[in-house]
Amino acid sequence: MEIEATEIADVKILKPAKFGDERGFFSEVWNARTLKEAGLEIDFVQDNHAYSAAVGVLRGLHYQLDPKAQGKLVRVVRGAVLDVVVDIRVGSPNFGQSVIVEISAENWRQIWVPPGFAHGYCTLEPDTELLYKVTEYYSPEHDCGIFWNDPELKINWPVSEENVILSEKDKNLPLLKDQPRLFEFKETR
Ligand SMILES: Cc1cn([C@H]2C[C@H](O)[C@@H](COP(=O)(O)OP(=O)(O)O[C@H]3O[C@@H](C)C(=O)[C@@H](O)[C@H]3O)O2)c(=O)[nH]c1=O
Repeated sequence: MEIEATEIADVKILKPAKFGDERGFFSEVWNARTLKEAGLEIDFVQDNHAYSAAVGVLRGLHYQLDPKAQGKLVRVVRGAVLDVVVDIRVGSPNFGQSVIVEISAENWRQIWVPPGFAHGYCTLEPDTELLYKVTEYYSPEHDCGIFWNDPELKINWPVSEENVILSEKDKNLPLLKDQPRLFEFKETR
């Protein structure tokens, strides 16, 4: 498992080893001990699987508020996405900044989205499937989101307002500046 730093210290890119042979491949996609040794001691409680049929499906930017904030370990098993993680910890030196990374079945990267960050992605291929582990249960009362194309975030999405495919919920999300509550930056988070 390779673990790479990103522009924001708490966000990590993970690349599990993949052993190919004539039958196909084998890969340890999550190993608690390896991650603990890398400083990521994480307890997951739920596994999610999301399928998007078309190119240009954009989900996000989502987060759950405390005390139900979620860390997410995201990977792609079919297709490809542009994955976006936004620091929404008030007081963080990176507040409002994003880590943007392509993750795909081909590159076998994973992204660690810590609690305190909003997460979204846009599909780059049809029939894309994401699997992700989360550290807190789904809680609709704590579920929040930021409008994907908020100009303050300056995210260079691979789609425009004309061709993006959004859920009804995601079409109407407020901007970052209009979020009623966010997170507080703590050095140890
Ligand atoms: C996220 C979630 C949704 N649901 C249900 C609610 C709803 O009826 C249906 C679809 O939910 P959504 O439209 O919120 O799904 P989606 O837009 O895919 O939401 C996801 O987006 C990405 C970017 C994330 O980071 C995730 O944490 C999650 O917020 O699934 C659950 O039962 N459990 C869950 O954990």
